[in-house]
Amino acid sequence: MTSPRILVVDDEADLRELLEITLLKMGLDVDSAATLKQARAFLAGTEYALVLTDMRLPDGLGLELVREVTAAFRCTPIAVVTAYGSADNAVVALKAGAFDYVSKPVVLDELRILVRSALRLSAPAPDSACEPGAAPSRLIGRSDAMQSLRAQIARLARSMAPIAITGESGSGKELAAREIHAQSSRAAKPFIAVNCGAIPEALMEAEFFGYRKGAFTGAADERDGFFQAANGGTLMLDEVADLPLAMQVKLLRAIQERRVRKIGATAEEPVDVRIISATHQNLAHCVETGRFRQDLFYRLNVIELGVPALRERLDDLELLTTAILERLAGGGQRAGLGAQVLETMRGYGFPGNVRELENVLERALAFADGGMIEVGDLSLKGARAMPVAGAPAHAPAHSQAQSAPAEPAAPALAALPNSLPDYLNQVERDIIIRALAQTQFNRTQAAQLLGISFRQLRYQMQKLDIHAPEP
Ligand SMILES: Nc1ncnc2c1ncn2[C@@H]1O[C@H](COP(=O)(O)OP(=O)(O)OP(=O)(O)O)[C@@H](O)[C@H]1O
Repeated sequence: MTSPRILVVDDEADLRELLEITLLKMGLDVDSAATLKQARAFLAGTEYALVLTDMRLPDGLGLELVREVTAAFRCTPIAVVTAYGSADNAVVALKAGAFDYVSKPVVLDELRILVRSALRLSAPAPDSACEPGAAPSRLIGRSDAMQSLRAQIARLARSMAPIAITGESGSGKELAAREIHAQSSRAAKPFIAVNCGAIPEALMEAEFFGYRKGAFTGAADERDGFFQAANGGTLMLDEVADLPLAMQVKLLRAIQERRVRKIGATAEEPVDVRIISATHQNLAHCVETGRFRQDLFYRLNVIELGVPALRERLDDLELLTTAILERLAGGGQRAGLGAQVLETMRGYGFPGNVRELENVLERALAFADGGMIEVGDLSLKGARAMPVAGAPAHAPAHSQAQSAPAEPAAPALAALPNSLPDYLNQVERDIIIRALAQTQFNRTQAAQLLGISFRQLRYQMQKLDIHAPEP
């Protein structure tokens, strides 16, 4: 069996030799080139498992080679060797399609990690993972938007470049990140997702970088942080815009240096982690307003991946609905859909995207009679019936209070409710009580009046703590 062959491109004889010896010791075959011209000649005649190139060469930039290899030899990963401290070069190379980079002076352990990772990528996969879209995906949908997303994911899975995923809440950002990890050479290692907005600021450093025993009161044992836990794998920084500025500085350092120091430790430890960040906020705007560091933004945003909102891919609604109902049936008989259900859902904006669709269907299933979901079971009315802020139909608060005493006054534009869920519950509660009062607490008639099923009304009454008056 022949060993994988690596092409090393560097004009510095010493460094070239060091790289060659390291690779040969790893049991690999090596060709060496000192110029772009020589490298092109080698590439024309041989298939390589990895190309490793310096950025500055006598007859041009390593970046040119990155572009050429990425375009012409899709299955050959190419990595660059960047000068010490030139983080910008690394980002430019990653953007151009480089799989990864090592900084000078080359730390051999880091080089070995990079090479092993590249070899896993170039090993022939049964389904030819080099071809975009070839790998099976957990992202459901056949719309153009979804097909394009899957193709991008297949391509991005083949690199170490940090990815910033944008998209509305519930649209599938985390699922996309998991998919990138699952299709990458890191799939066998952990995928760790961290909600940056959910960690108290005082605990952040300990959570991200870990701590040594006795580092602070309560540190009874040594503990790893997210970086160590994700070593060899992928760390997803969800809601990254919520990171406090002080933590942004530390994170930037960890990402740039690929090293972290536990609280209480004297030495740093190397970490091999691919970073994927996600936010539903506009990060560029956060930079403009000073809430997010420009340098970290630049570092995280090497490649942007946009996940479309559900309303932008309504063609996928039926497939998604079927898959969700299948899952909810847990192997049993999947619930059916009434005639107008899909049409009604298509007309709804789904501001909460696929997560909201999951919730809507789960709730509808609880109300559905005989395993058949009807329009009345969907509970989409809240969104349809809610007055749009600023709409001309708004009556002044005082006249509304007079004409409909049971209904809470719509908050004036300046006075938004402190809690939207509480406010909506109150609106819903009052409307149900009015319907019940109008029908002398006949729940069947009240449900008809409100265009919902009997079971749905019963459920809402339980949830909102509405009881029939004592006889
Ligand atoms: N294309 C899809 N196919 C199947 N399920 C999906 C798809 N997109 C999203 N989902 C499901 O929708 C739910 C929400 O997805 P996910 O958590 O990835 O969204 P998110 O954008 O990360 O949300 P948030 O912004 O709130 O963190 C999950 O249960 C996920 O499995």
